[in-house]
Amino acid sequence: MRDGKPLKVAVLGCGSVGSQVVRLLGEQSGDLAARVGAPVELVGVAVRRLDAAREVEVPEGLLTTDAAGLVARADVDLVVEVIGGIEPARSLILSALENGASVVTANKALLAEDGPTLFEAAEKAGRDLYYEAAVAGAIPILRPLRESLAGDKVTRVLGIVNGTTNFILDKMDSSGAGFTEALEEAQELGYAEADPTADVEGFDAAAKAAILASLAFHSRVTANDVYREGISEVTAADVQSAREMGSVVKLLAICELKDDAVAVRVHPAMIPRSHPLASVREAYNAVFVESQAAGQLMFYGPGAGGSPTASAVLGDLVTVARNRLANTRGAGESAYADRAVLPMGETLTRYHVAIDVADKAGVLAAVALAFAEHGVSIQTVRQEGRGDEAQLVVVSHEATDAQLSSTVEHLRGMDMVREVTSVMRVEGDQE
Ligand SMILES: NC(=O)c1ccc[n+]([C@@H]2O[C@H](COP(=O)([O-])OP(=O)(O)OC[C@H]3O[C@@H](n4cnc5c(N)ncnc54)[C@H](O)[C@@H]3O)[C@@H](O)[C@H]2O)c1
Ligand SMILES: N[C@@H](CCO)C(=O)O
Ligand code: NA
Repeated sequence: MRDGKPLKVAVLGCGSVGSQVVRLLGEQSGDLAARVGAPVELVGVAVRRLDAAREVEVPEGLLTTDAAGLVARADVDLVVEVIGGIEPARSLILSALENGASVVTANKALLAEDGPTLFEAAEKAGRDLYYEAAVAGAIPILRPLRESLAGDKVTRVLGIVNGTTNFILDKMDSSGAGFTEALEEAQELGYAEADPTADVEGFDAAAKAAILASLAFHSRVTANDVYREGISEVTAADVQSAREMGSVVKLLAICELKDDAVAVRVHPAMIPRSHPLASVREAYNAVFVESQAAGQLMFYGPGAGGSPTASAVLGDLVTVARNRLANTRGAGESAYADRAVLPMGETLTRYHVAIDVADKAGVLAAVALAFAEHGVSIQTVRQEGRGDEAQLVVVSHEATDAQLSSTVEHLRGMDMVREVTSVMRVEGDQE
């Protein structure tokens, strides 16, 4: 013990998450001290502007615009980084570690782009770097992967890890709204940012997928290794087509172990309504983990929002603070397996393809032949309508993504095919 000496905390950024971290540090100070074994004292909050409106009242004299000066203070034991983005967040975290502080961050963008630099700095400094809030907000998922499942072999992680896009797709499913209309509603409710690109185009989910895959498979996976498609091209017709199959469209993050390699991808996919992930509504997140000994596990809860995310930050803060008091640190990066990353073209998946065809004799055979020529076997074919309205809906068996996408190109070039109206991957047990 430190004879009741407080552990000193600096918080960088006082936005949605930072303000809630500051609030909880104040409101829970008695319980936090008891759980940690020493008082946890907030000694500084770095902000961009001193006079900005804030969701929390910061105690007199703690606000500063000098984040670099705050992390370099010799008396700071713990630094919480909730600024976001690459710089100055990276330099501030590196400086905090070099100056002897342990770090808690919620910054998935930085971890997915340059995690190894941070892990190596933490290792060199002999300090902790914890980041539970970076993936699926309040849901405990990183610690279960890093600690609870450390004795098992994780083979697959399948998740809905972006609240904004789940809200949009859920709206499109429940009300028949188009993408633009659903996005506007998400923005009005404050789920989507004014610039929703990172959410809608799948960058946020891809960063989280990289972090999940690194922990699950003990190998370095960065955002660049993740195949990514967002939801801006998902149409009301895709969602309707999924409904007709008893499925729902979700933006999935899929991390798989294939022999010794890993495959990591983020894209919209149709999943059966009976799949546990299909019932994840609104802005909620869920992560489904499959491992050799444990079998299937599911983690569910609020994946975003200031207060839920602050819960995960505070959980890390307590652990890191306890480690400081005990003069120890938690497990560092585990990347010993050093696995190759499989290109998307070699990844096995299934496609749902809706084709607008001329209702002529031989169409079905010609379409079936196109699939066969690319080595893709068909699971089901459905014809809807007649004459000018005729649509063929084909669901394939598993094939490589390269085989499936060349089948679609082939279909697009056929005389009998007027238009390929919907192409979407299919996940879940439908075979
Ligand atoms: N909001 C969520 O639901 C959520 C969930 C999980 C993770 N996160 C992550 O948490 C982090 C923070 O997110 P947020 O939603 O609170 O963002 P935010 O934009 O609300 O807050 C960030 C704050 O940092 C401040 N800031 C920017 N540069 C600064 C600097 N140089 N010095 C001091 N302050 C500076 C900004 O003024 C802003 O107030 C991000 O990494 C984000 O990805 C957020
Ligand atoms: N923008 C993210 C916040 C949580 O990381 C989401 O919608 O899930
Ligand atoms: Na989490």
